Amino acid sequence: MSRVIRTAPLSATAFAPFGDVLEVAGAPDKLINAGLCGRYHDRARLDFADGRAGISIFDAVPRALPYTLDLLERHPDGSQCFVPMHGNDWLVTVAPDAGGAPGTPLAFIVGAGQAVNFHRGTWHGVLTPLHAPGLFAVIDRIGDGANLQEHRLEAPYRIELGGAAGP
Ligand SMILES: NC(=O)N[C@@H](O)C(=O)O
Ligand code: NI
Repeated sequence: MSRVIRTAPLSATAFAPFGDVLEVAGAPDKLINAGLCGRYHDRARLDFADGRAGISIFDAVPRALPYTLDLLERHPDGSQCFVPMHGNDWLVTVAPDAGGAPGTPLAFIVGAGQAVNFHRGTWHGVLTPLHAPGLFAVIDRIGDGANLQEHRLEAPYRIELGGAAGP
């Protein structure tokens, strides 16, 4: 019997130990373009050791809930940012580090208008769209080495759709 984790709506507060949530929240830091555009300035921590930032496109196969989470990974040398090129909900899973392996994961539903940036070294599940197209712009490290540590879970988790946002 798999251990069950229920998703929560993504919030910057809940995600803060793992990374940044990119979204329009509150007043813009600056109005630009003759006041016709709000700039939400410098909202993610990019971090690339011995390398540079690159932008790639991921075309990922959509998955479905309930989802079996059996692999987590992390990038010791860089942050990784996923910006959807669609307006669909998608699943993001993260976990704290527990002595060099993932601890108990958390699962979030990323909503339209949100993007996520995993901090360097954050345990996460692989990119998990829930609808087609699974298209994302990805800003992460271009450099030498694999920059990838994978951890196959001995006992997978079953990720189920949780409740809506709280009151
Ligand atoms: N390996 C790779 O480029 N993708 C993963 O890092 C991922 O987070 O999906
Ligand atoms: Ni990754």
